[in-house]
Amino acid sequence: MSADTIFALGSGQPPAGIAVIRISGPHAGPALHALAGRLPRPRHAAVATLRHPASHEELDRTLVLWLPGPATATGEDTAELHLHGGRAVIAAVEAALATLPGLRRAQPGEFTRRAFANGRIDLAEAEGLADLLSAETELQRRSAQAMAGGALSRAVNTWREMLLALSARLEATLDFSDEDDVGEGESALPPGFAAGCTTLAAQLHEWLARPRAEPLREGFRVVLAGPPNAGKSTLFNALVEAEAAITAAEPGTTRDVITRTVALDGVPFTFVDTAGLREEGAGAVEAIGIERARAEAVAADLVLWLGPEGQGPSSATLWEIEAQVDRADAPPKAAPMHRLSAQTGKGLATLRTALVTHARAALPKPGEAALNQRQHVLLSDVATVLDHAAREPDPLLAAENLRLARRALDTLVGRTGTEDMLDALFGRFCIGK
Ligand SMILES: Nc1nc2c(c(=O)[nH]1)N(C=O)[C@@H](CNc1ccc(C(=O)N[C@@H](CCC(=O)O)C(=O)O)cc1)CN2
Repeated sequence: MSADTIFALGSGQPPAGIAVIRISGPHAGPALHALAGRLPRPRHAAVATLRHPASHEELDRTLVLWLPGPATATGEDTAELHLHGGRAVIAAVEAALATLPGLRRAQPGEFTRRAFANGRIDLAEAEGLADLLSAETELQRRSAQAMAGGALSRAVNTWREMLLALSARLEATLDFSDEDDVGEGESALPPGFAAGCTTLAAQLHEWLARPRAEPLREGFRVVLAGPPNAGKSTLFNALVEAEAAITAAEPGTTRDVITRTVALDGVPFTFVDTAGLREEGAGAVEAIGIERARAEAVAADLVLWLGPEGQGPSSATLWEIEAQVDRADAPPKAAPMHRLSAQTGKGLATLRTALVTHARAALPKPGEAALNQRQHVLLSDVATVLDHAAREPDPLLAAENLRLARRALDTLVGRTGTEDMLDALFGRFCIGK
């Protein structure tokens, strides 16, 4: 338990209808008492007049909650002030809280970090929570909810128990191996040991084979490519502008690249337009378009190729698009996946539907927890050492493999780990979470 008591605005940017200030730590009760003049009945909403503890000036007349630990989100004593959401109200209450002994403003993610430190959530659940807070589409929300709700954590606990059982049986045979009763050509391993490792590894491989968290978090990446005047930007605008509700336009890190993240039918997409090619000479232009496309295709989940048929980059899934069917001078394609005119809208709805269907198949299913890079690396390590253990004739080496596997599982859920990694994760949260 931390000695400091922290407080922060947990609700959104003011001004707002209501602003929730959360206070967590051993001084949460005394702080609420100092402002409200009493401690309300635990876990029951109460109306109170909050006053400055020194001047007794009225700060707000509002709803408060007293939530004694450890059955709270952070595991600590918690108080909540549900204020009128004006900036000055919040500032006055925060200033009053800051005068109280043992209280200080929280750092980003500090409430969640305490929940983790107090064993209320594990690391995989905290990662799920971070994704839940940044979720902007239904698909993102449901997958993050599964992770935050412990889908991976429960699996890890099961695997950990299976590992411990395998280790225990192995250690038992090791204890007896002194007696030298293992005959020539006879395995020193307990019966069914290899099969046990293989069964466990199979469960890990099933998780490892699932679609990953990153394309879900960042949006299924669709790159529009082809030479200038092929209709890329018109198509890009048609695809992103119709669904501008959650767009976040970012100037690309690469020169001349525009990316925009949108949701189509609840599925997150990042569309990439390789726009703004500077035309230097007629012959070179096509080559530039193709070169740009090659570079972008490496990171793409799908390339929409608007250039000459069969000349698109080969490194990604690619759909041949004939994009300017309204124009008489546009070169036709013999066998395009889609024929459309972003200008007139012809063929656009069909393309959108096809994109959504295609991305859905490549992204985690609704409500399916997906592994992020860190989790994937660690689970791969576990699967690898288990594959080794299954083939290992020497019980001592097999036991060491199982220990390595257990250590990686512990790191996965944060039973062991480095401060750096925790700093990086909890730094992703906003203040007040
Ligand atoms: N006002 C408010 N809303 C909020 C939060 C909050 O802290 N305050 N949350 C902030 O995270 C989230 C809800 N998370 C929570 C997680 C656990 C417990 C909790 O007290 N759990 C106890 C008791 C459960 C019970 O009474 O049934 C437990 O699990 O033992 C509360 C909130 C979202 N909404």
